[in-house]
Amino acid sequence: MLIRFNKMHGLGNDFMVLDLVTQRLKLTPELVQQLGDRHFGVGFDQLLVVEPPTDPAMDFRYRIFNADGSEVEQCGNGARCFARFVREKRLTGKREIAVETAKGPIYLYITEDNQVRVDMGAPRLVPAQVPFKADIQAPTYSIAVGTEFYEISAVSMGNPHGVLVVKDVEQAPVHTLGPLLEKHERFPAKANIGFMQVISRREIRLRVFERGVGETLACGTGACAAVVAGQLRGLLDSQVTVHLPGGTLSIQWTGPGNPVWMTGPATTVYEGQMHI
Ligand SMILES: N[C@@H](CCC[C@H](N)C(=O)O)C(=O)O
Repeated sequence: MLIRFNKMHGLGNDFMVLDLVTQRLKLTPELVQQLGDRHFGVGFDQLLVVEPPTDPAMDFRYRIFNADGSEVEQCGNGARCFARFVREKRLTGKREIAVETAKGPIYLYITEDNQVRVDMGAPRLVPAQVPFKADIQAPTYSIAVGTEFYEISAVSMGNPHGVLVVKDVEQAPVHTLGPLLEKHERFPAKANIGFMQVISRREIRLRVFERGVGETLACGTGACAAVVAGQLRGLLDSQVTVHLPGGTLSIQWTGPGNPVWMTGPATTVYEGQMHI
């Protein structure tokens, strides 16, 4: 079967994007892994799938698979690429797009300068909703890894995040501590782990070890989670510039119960077709 796809990225977090509105394909974890292989497949951090909505009030359904084949709830950089993709493919002419995800609706807006602004919904902070094992909700939790203890914030942006504050993000133990915290028993669904350096109340640097992928050049939900965690700790204002290895996102959050807004670019690299 010949399948059309786009290769896209949001600040270097790269995606294969599939239109399953006008095409049909049965996805299995094995097929996703095969497509995601950077040597034998297309290669990506995540596979994004555009489907018809199940709720008539929504424009599309958005599904996300990590390169390891696991289906996940949310992807922020992917959401911006999703908006660009459905317009480029003429699946919609709208500049405001309502999208159904596994953890509720998100709303995408194409700005005048062709960036995408996304209402990512309100963060979930109750430990059981992250999910994170703790008796009561707190801005940080002490978590043990071997004989060391770390102060971590636990935030769900639809998907689970742990956020640590570090002095220097360049020197942060992303590749050693990241995988240990990703699979820590206190994160029963595993988690994406962010290492945040606070530069000022309005600017941070961030690296993220993503669940099911490893370190990526940028993580949109990770940027949202870091700004939420930084505000809960009293370190950040509501409008924050987030510098990631692949570029910069603008994140806004006005506090508990309110949605997190993310603004940034989305880029198409090429269009392709392959026999599957
Ligand atoms: N790159 C993403 C997050 C993708 C999903 C994540 N790895 C997970 O397992 O939750 C983003 O930009 O948000």
